[in-house]
Amino acid sequence: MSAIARTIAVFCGSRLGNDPVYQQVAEHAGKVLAREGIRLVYGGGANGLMGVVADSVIRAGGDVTGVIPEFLSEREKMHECVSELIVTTSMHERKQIMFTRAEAFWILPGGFGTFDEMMEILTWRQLDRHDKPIILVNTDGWGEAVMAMLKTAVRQGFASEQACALLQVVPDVETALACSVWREQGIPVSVDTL
Ligand SMILES: Nc1ncnc2c1ncn2[C@@H]1O[C@H](COP(=O)(O)O)[C@@H](O)[C@H]1O
Repeated sequence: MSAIARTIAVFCGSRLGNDPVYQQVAEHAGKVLAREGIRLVYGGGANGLMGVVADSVIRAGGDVTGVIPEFLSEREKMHECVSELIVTTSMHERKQIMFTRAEAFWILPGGFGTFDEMMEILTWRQLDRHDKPIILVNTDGWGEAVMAMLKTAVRQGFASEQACALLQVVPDVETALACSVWREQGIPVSVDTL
């Protein structure tokens, strides 16, 4: 059986970026999640686009789980107003909790940390560790630049076309929602194999 995911992880920047369009997309993503009754799982910070998405969900009356390593609580300003805050001992624990809880992943613009999170979840899917949707909301060409890198790897014989297609690039949040279809009987995954 398949349905729209009930919990979605959003990966995005711990900075705001230099164009208001990034904040607008993050704000809209939060509103859509709250409107649809979908729980947000994210990195637990109050800064940057991460904070914008979380604030937007909270303002619209939705549920938010923040997952943040203790060592980042100052640097990324741990969010105090989320419905659930999980403080982990490491980045790896944070990623595993976010991975386990989420039924789909949305990627919004961000920096190197966002690239890391996106590539890890994509490569776990490439290795058949899960079959959850991974959706990049293309904003101001951010998604095209990512796709150019992945397609270069395909063109140079380092990755398959099929692996490249595991990342869905969509123009807006509404399309991301429509693509966030979760199969209840997906690949059973033990985090011990990640
Ligand atoms: N190496 C990393 N692995 C996982 N997550 C990371 C890593 N480095 C940073 N992060 C987190 O990603 C988000 C977004 O970071 P940006 O660099 O602003 O895109 C943030 O919570 C980092 O802690």
